[in-house]
Amino acid sequence: MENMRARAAAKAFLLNSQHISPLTITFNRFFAAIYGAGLLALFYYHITSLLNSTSLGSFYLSVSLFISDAVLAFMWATAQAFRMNPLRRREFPANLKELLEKDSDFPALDVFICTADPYKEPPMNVVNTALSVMAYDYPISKISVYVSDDGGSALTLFAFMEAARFAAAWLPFCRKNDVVDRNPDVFFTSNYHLNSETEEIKIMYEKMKIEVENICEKGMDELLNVKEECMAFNPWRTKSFTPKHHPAVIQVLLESSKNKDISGEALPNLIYVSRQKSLTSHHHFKAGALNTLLRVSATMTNAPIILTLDCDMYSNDPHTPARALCYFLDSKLGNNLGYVQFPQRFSGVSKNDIYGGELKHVFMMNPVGFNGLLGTNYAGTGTFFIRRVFFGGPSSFESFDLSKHSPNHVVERSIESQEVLDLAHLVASCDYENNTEWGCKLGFRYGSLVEDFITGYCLQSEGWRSVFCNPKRVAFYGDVPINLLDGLNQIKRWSIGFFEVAFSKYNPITYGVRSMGLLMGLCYTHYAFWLAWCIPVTVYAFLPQLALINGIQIFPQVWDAWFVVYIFLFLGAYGQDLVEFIHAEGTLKKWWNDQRMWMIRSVSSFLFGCIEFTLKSLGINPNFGFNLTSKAMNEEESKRYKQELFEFGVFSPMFVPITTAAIVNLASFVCGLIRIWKSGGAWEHLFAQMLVAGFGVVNCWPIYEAMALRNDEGKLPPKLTFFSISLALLLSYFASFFH
Ligand SMILES: O=c1ccn([C@@H]2O[C@H](COP(=O)(O)OP(=O)(O)O[C@H]3O[C@H](CO)[C@@H](O)[C@H](O)[C@H]3O)[C@@H](O)[C@H]2O)c(=O)[nH]1
Ligand SMILES: [Mn+2]
Repeated sequence: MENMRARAAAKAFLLNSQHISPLTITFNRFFAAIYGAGLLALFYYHITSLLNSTSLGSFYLSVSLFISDAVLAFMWATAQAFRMNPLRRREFPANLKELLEKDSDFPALDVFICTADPYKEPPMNVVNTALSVMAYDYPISKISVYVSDDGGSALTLFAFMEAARFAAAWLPFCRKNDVVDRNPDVFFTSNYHLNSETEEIKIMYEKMKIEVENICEKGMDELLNVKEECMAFNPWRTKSFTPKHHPAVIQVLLESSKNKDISGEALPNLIYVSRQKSLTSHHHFKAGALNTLLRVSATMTNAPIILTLDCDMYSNDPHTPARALCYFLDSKLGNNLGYVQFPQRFSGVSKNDIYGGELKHVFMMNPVGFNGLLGTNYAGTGTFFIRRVFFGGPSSFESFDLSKHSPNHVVERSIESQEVLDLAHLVASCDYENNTEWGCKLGFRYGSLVEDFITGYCLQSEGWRSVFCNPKRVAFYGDVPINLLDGLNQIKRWSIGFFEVAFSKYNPITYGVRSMGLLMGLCYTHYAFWLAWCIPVTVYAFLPQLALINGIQIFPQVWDAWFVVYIFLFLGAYGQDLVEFIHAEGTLKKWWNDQRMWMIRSVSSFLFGCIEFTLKSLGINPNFGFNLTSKAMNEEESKRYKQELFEFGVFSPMFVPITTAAIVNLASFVCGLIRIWKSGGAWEHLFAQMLVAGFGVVNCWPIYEAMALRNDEGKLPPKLTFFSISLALLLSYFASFFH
């Protein structure tokens, strides 16, 4: 690749460009200065009220408000790092043609697809993801797709055996007809041109789909019966084989040099890998799976470029690898460019995205901020890596155990030869990593539930740079959780993972700032302390309201100058966020839902994340794990999701703070009205609290609906409503002691 870079430099091919908006940057910095001054004023106010508190009750109140605002200010300050230097990039894949003239000029590409459970991640979806990348517009014999099956399921293997056969027809079909949607499922549900050829291939696809889904429904025993003569399933025939305890299973399903498609052209390599599992060793979840793939692929193809994908993230644009090459082959970005990150975008999001599943801040807005610094974080999927990044910093190569895995090693043997397969099995075994640097200096990093976050962070600390690539045509689409609890659990897992990094030796405030500079350090700090948001949001969800119920004034009254400071800080933060959100292809309604979900997550995901993290640190309940997000669809649930109804349905502790807050806010708003009415219209001193409670009530509308107005399966279980009402009563009873 280095010689390609030199050639690109010599001929001055324009492969990409950078765009900054001086106006935005100036505004952001200016606004940050004013807002910062507002915060200073607020803390002056807090300190004076602390010093002037007359009773223990008012002291506690002031301390709580002070701490909450301090956390909000901290999160605000760290978030400013994203606003100092936003940068957008564009790439020009058309110019690659002049640089890469022959197929052999293209670097090889190894694609890693992870799946972990055939029931939560239906094999047919995984197959569609794989087909969408196998059909990339790229020299086919340069592509190898490795599927990691942590579910150790013969059902997934079976689905891929079928997919390998279907690929022989699908790939030439896409090429010949210049199909853009190369995920077959998406293609056949789109408005495609109907003719005899499309009819024929659709029948093939449907046949495969029915067969795979049938077998998945009937289960493993049926599969082993039906495929009695098939050797590939032999490992599953031993009694001791379970998803959590089994030998490594590696099957080459397609070998490029041997298998041809129906038009006689080569097919990509397709390899199924289920690493060895044992009940006694730690597997490090997805990071462990990816490291296995790094090694297995090194024994087979050892491509210099690697694409990591989650099983639900299909490719939506066959030219995506070319876009990544526009950066990797750029001599200016040079040898330090470690990875190119595409945004996670989602298909099947409800019209106004009720659960804020698009996570625009995480996947669209913040990466632009990172982009103007040293590059964006690694988001786990939709990422093209240079293989070399997994073996030490740009100028500190970690030489290691087997020279056969070195990123420079050239594989000469057939991937199906016994020698290669033996080595592949060896490196996929449980014990292989014992006493090695895998997971700390080599490969994807261990030690956090968000392996993507810690890996990208460590790579950047070592000196690798990255690029955020966000083309007009969306490059990858994934699934969003369509169920509230799934969504909350996912964010809880992430926030715990981030916090693990905050409490490790890699704390971004110390280690991060030292190795990458202040702004990069602050960006990573912002994520690392994500769950700190539970403090201010929980306080603001209950405290002003409980005070209001008891007639205690806690904010300045309307005509007070300090009230203006409060209003400025509130509207300033919300207004700026709204503008940025809309700018990131958002709408007003989506933004509204997004801010609501931020509050909901704070009192559930982050709060429980905090509790679980503490319990774990104390040694109680130490084994929280990677709770897989379900991608399987329940028809009734999907219907309600499309109608944008909040899905409760079950009694989960996660829902308790949300519903209790909803009740307290409504009750306090009503109490406030009564108080004002009783006092003959004296509203000024309680106005700010009425505003907070009113804002809470408006935000909680879907919760009241789920409590009282709905009758479907997704409504709030009455038990939960009663529980929350009792809790709310208890809270206001305790609050009355502070009077
Ligand atoms: O033990 C495991 C657990 C998970 N996975 C795979 O990891 C991926 C992500 O899992 P998912 O349940 O979809 O988690 P999400 O929260 O949706 O994923 C986000 O967050 C993860 C970190 O928590 C990142 O790895 C992902 O790339 C990112 O999309 C899926 O393909 C799984 O099959 C494994 O391979 N082995
Ligand atoms: Mn996912």
